[in-house]
Amino acid sequence: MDATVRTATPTDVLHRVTDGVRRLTGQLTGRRRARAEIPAVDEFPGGVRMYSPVTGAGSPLSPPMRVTPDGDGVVGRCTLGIAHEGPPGYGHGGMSAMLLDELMGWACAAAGSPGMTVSLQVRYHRPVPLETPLRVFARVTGTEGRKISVDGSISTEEDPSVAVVTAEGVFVSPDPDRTRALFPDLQGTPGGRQAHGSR
Ligand SMILES: CCCCC/C=C\C/C=C\C/C=C\C/C=C\CCCC(=O)SCCNC(=O)CCNC(=O)[C@H](O)C(C)(C)COP(=O)(O)OP(=O)(O)OC[C@H]1O[C@@H](n2cnc3c(N)ncnc32)[C@H](O)[C@@H]1OP(=O)(O)O
Repeated sequence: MDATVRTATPTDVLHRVTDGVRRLTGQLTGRRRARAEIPAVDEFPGGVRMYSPVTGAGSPLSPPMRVTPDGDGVVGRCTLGIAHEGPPGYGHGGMSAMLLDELMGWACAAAGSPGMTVSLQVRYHRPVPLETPLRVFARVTGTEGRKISVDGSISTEEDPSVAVVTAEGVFVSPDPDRTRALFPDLQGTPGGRQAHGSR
């Protein structure tokens, strides 16, 4: 991704490389995952998401953000590159929202209430620098029935006390019927998928 958005190589080289990439992706043969199929390597929800655009080590789109528990919340560490640029040299606001949305979802799962975002309010206090290690933080601040309130922030690793972006979100845990309808590949609840590769 970085090489693609950074290069100033001539057009004929771009065409040659494109042909090479098409040849390579043509080798990704065999069975292809269906739309709602949870990858066998995943732990859903709240664990490994191999092809997530935010945390997935297997996704070329992801920074990727690495998540660890931290006190009463979760911390995500990542570095954005120029593929994630908004204003020149700074992160795209949508990327910041995506990092926060994802980590705030992880905070819900870590607190035992996996949920989906129903509302996300983001405040951009300072631009997010690219190519700079970032520290994202999220924690559940309250629950009310199936509704979970979550706070989040982004700062640099160098200056963790200065939040450059903050967010407040509301997440909702779908009821069991809705969960089964939304995620037909989930086998048994609670506890998510019972065994990898059991399909
Ligand atoms: C092992 C167990 C497995 C369980 C799995 C369960 C969940 C897993 C879910 C996610 C985890 C997975 C991966 C995480 C991945 C990424 C993290 C990033 C997060 C996202 O990227 S996620 C995508 C974007 N997200 C959506 O795609 C949601 C679209 N949405 C819906 O699909 C429905 O919305 C749904 C099903 C969520 C709820 O539907 P529903 O019918 O069950 O709920 P209902 O409407 O009854 O609302 C209940 C209470 O929430 C209040 N409420 C509703 N909306 C509100 C709002 N905007 N602001 C404030 N409060 C609100 C109501 O007022 C009421 O509150 P009250 O009860 O007090 O009246």
